Amino acid sequence: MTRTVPAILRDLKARWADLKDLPVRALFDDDPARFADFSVSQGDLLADLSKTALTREVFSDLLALAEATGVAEKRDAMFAGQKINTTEDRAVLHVALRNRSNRPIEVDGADVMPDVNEVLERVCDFADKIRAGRIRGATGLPFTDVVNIGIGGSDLGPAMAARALSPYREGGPRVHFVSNVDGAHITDTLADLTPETTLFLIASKTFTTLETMTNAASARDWIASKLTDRAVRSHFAAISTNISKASEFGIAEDRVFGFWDWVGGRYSVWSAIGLPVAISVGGAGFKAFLAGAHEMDEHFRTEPLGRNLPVLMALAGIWHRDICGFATHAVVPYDQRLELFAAHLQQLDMESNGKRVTLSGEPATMETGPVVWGAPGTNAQHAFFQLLHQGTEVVPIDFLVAAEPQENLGDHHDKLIANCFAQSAALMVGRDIDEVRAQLSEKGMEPEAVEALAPHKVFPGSRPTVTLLYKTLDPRTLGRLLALYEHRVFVQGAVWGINSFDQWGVELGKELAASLLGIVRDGASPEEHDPSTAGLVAHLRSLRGR
Ligand SMILES: O=P(O)(O)OC[C@H]1O[C@H](O)[C@H](O)[C@@H](O)[C@@H]1O
Repeated sequence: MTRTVPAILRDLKARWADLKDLPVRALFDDDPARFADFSVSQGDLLADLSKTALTREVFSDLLALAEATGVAEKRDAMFAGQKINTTEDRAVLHVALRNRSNRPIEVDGADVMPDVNEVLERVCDFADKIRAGRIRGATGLPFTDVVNIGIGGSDLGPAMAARALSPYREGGPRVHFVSNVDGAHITDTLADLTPETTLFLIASKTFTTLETMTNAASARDWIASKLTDRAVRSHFAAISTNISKASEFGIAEDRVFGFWDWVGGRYSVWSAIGLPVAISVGGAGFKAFLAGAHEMDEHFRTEPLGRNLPVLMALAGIWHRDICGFATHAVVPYDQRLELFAAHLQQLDMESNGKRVTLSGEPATMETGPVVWGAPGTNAQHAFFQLLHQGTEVVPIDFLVAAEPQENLGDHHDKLIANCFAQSAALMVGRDIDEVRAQLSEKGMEPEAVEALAPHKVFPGSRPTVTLLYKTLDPRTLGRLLALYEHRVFVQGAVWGINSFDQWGVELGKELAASLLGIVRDGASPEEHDPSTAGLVAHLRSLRGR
């Protein structure tokens, strides 16, 4: 008899009750093949899930949960172009953007691939011409700097990827990212740039976003005032689904790169939104990034759930969130060039799965998306790892590390890897009080002093981590890693029965900001707002003397 979802969850909770006081280290004693059996691979990319409390029985229940919640069917519906984003009546097809096998994918009966391929070729052609100095600024100089103006999905994905792939720039222009409406962002970015050699990309799916439109207008003024009004056409390109708005802004038609409503903002780096990445690493490098993602798509689409990397990582996450009750999830790449990876995943995961109702509008019965956060190692070790080792909150962590560095610099990379492996080992193994006592006594400490200090030096251990280890961080591997996390988010949303592809939660603040602008900038009365907000407005006015 197949179990219902509540029955499977009950069984999983019973398993956790048995496992939670058992050291994870002990699971290896019972099962010598644990490392091999609890690691999953896709090519050279290996995920080690053995340093968690997951057992074979737990995995089998989690797979039953995936089956009972229709994960495979929901995945197939996404790949088939069905309108699974029901609250916006849209298909979800970022996988089409990197469908390098060109398998037809239909939306409303029409294959999207010809349009996808056409825009991709234009993007790569434009990028390569900028790199080669064949497209130049108004005064005839080649572009040395490209400034992407966008926010959210129109910023984080390309900023993360351009930074990650910086060794592949090979003489291409520098790329900069301006997102915040805080005037400090564009001011500081432009301070070091020369108008004659600067190209702006205005990236906005809607071409209406307050921050982006405000920064775009300031950038246009900068070019117009330092060069001429006519120069604007040569120094701007746009990426948007709203082609007419981009033209209204004054961007030449052949400089507007489109995409489609079936690309969610946080999934859009694979579309023309990836143009700054293509300019940075070249068209071929950008296509390698897409090809890597496509490899992961094919793995996700065709591997059985029990050997499917995104599925197993997602299920480990469900175990930690819904069964063990761990509220946050940290991502710690041992790679300085992945310094924006956690920030990108934070948007990807929290905007996708930060939902409180299911697809049918009923309150969710399981906890949904965790708080996602992180920063690169080894820096993070000297910042927040104290809490990870000894705090009262257990935080599951993903570590990412490459076997080979991009540069040949002494033993830097060996030290980096050693630290990464040391942290996951320490988090799992811990150090118990007897070991601490023995260590302190050996140093000649008095018994009383040993007893006073020992509790502070205990590491509880059994803190769950997943390590992703791969050959090197090249465009293909970055594509695979990012697609892996996208599908991990998808599978979790599918288990929770929520819509991972809308973001209504960002609307209320936007509406209130529009109304408050009238109060802050134009002096309208704040009385329609709550008393606390009205109080802040009053104090603001007294500070500004107006
Ligand atoms: O690309 P845009 O239309 O300018 O949108 C930029 C961002 O803003 C919105 O508020 C959404 O929360 C994000 O998902 C989106 O990526």
